[in-house]
Amino acid sequence: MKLAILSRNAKLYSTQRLVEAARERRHTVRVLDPLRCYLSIAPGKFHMRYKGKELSGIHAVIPRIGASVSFYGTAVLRQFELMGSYSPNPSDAILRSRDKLRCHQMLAGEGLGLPLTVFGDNPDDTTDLLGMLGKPPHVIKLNEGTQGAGVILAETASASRSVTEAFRGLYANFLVQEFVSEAKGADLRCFVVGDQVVAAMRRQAGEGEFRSNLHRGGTATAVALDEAETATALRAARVMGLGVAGVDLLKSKKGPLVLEVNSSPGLEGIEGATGVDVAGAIIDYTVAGVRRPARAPSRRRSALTKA
Ligand SMILES: Nc1ncnc2c1ncn2[C@@H]1O[C@H](COP(=O)(O)OP(=O)(O)OP(=O)(O)O)[C@@H](O)[C@H]1O
Ligand SMILES: [Mg+2]
Ligand SMILES: [Mg+2]
Repeated sequence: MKLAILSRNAKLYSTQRLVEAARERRHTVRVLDPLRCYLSIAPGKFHMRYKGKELSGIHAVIPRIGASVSFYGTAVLRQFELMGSYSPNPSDAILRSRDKLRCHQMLAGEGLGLPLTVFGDNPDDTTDLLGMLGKPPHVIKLNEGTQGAGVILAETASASRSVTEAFRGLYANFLVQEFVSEAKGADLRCFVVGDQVVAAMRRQAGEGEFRSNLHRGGTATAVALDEAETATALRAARVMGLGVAGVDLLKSKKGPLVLEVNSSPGLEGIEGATGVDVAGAIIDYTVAGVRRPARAPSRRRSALTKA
């Protein structure tokens, strides 16, 4: 089968592992920088070129689109979909999950647990808005932050108010949440591929830190999820429409709470902590998706030759 990995950097661990896993399974694979893909759109005719050459006949695309190139990257992925390529994570699902507020609204709409979250625009409403959350500590986070950057713990009401005002002054989109103290600085990264959690790790924040992200010095250990955690992770990925997802959960008195659903979860931390061949699972799931016509996102998929 002819596969492409949409990634800005072929040297990244995740990209390299996907290439390796595809080649082990005897597929043809290439890495395409989404920013070097350019396209033309005409009624019923979709073309894409890469460094001067036409791209065609790619059965599946595995998107690894960084947050900084969400707009262009998903436009390129959408073009691939229109040209008949399958993607385990459709462009629309990626865009939905990038927006934490929208993600929370969709998950809560399906009854999934999440930290109580508030969102508002006018400074005149700040006091009442924060009052809806209850007593601090509060967590204030940028709507489209990643790797824990832009996630702030405000321990007092005045800190909470002043951070809210500062973000607003910067015209940033952000949301404010109750701080889930029972999580004790740990979260669960559940790696979902299709209808399975193929690997899971517990990330513990370093000393003096509440964010458990590995990029913020957190440490990871393999963990066996309980039934409720597994079911929550699978449902969260399904609600967002993602075949491949990193679902972050916090353990709480109320059961597992979803923090976010990542559409390009990194492979290095999870493969390192668990020893699971996550890249292989993603390739197998993608190839199965191409072969399952009923599940393909695009009707034009049949235009491609069967592999
Ligand atoms: N409401 C909360 N209560 C307790 N801890 C929280 C809360 N929100 C976030 N955290 C901690 O901060 C970390 C980063 O938050 P979050 O996952 O929302 O941000 P992110 O920047 O999108 O990270 P990622 O790199 O996983 O995409 C979480 O993994 C968790 O450890
Ligand atoms: Mg995130
Ligand atoms: Mg996170």
